[in-house]
Amino acid sequence: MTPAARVQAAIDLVDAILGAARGQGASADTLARNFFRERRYMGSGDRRAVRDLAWRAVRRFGELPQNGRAALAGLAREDAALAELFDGSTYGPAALAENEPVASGGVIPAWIEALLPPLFDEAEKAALLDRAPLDLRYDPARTDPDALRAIWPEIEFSDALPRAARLPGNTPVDDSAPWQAGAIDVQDWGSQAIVQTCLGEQAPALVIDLCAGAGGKTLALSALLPEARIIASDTSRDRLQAMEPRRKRAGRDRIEPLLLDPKREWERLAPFEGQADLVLVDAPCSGSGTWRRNPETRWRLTPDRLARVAAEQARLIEIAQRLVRPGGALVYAVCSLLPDEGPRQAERGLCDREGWTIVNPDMQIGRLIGADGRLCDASDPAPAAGRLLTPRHDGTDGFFFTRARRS
Ligand SMILES: C[S@@+](CC[C@H](N)C(=O)[O-])C[C@H]1O[C@@H](n2cnc3c(N)ncnc32)[C@H](O)[C@@H]1O
Repeated sequence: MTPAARVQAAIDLVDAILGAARGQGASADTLARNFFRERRYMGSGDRRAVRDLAWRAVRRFGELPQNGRAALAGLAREDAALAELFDGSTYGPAALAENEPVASGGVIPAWIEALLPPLFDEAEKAALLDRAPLDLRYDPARTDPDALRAIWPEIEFSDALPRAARLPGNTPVDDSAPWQAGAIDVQDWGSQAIVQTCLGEQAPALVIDLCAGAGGKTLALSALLPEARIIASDTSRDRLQAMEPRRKRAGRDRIEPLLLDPKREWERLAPFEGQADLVLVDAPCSGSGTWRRNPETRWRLTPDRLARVAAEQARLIEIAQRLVRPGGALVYAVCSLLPDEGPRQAERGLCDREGWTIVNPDMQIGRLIGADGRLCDASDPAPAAGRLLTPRHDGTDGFFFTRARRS
């Protein structure tokens, strides 16, 4: 393909991503897979170039561009070499016209930017759309840093998290021996910090991972607490089924999947009322902390959806509270940076609720914030609502999490 033809292909791919964002259709990753499957004539270099260009456009503009061409034209305004490829050649895009629509503005939709906590300066905002590295969690019973370094000399290890390793984004790991042996799993360091927060002074015997999904945190919990019985519940049959091969590969047979009926979760959870030593609520959320991986999701969020998801989070905290035994703990987490989903949920559900106390374990990662999203320091009279991780400060996806104890 000519460089100009690659630009036209990127325009077509961005058009597909925009269409899906407007209609709540398939994810950008799925669309890209289908797009390239239907264009077998593209070589691997072409595919990489087209994907990179399309993703550059998706990352660059916070407000939904009018169409793919407007998005790429917006990039071309800032990149003279790209502008030259709008040359009207056979498979390339038509020359840019003076009055055609061109995407502009910042990287974050204005209405979401207004909701970000006060600590978000320009550098923090820009980092939300950076490219993410490939984070791994390794199982020390099956491998160690030296063995991993022998395969990937560029691998880094975290000082704050005991089993966390990092490779450059897009490093293929699926065919590697540690992967085949179940010795590594892909997991953002932020998710690993949440799992670390689940560990209290005593090892819990009964753990309920209320929103277990495909089991990312369930498996990490099970690796740290091999003796614990872990109930992995979720309302999505597909996600729970996706956990099965991962659970088998890691050899975790103390995990019990439990499919819940949406809005009638209690029917299946009632037998555990007041029994759990630990309940993890890794709640459904806006995903505003994961734009590095799914930048198009910021075009899908609306004030209505945000309000609905926040109401669901509050409801899930209440369900979780009924499951925790006296003296047990609840960990609440969201991959969101918005106070309505994080610290305000913690304040309403856990700080202001009799019989519950927030206890934020010391960690070398993240920052403690109050209910209003402001950073807390030692002189603060009010207790912190929880811990915030950000791509800029912590090199992780954005997360809020907190741990509360039931008296
Ligand atoms: C952030 S994801 C969980 C990710 C998962 N814990 C992990 O580490 O991979 C949120 C999950 O909540 C589930 N969910 C949504 N509503 C729920 C409900 N009412 N009860 C239980 N799970 C629910 C979704 O299906 C989704 O899998």
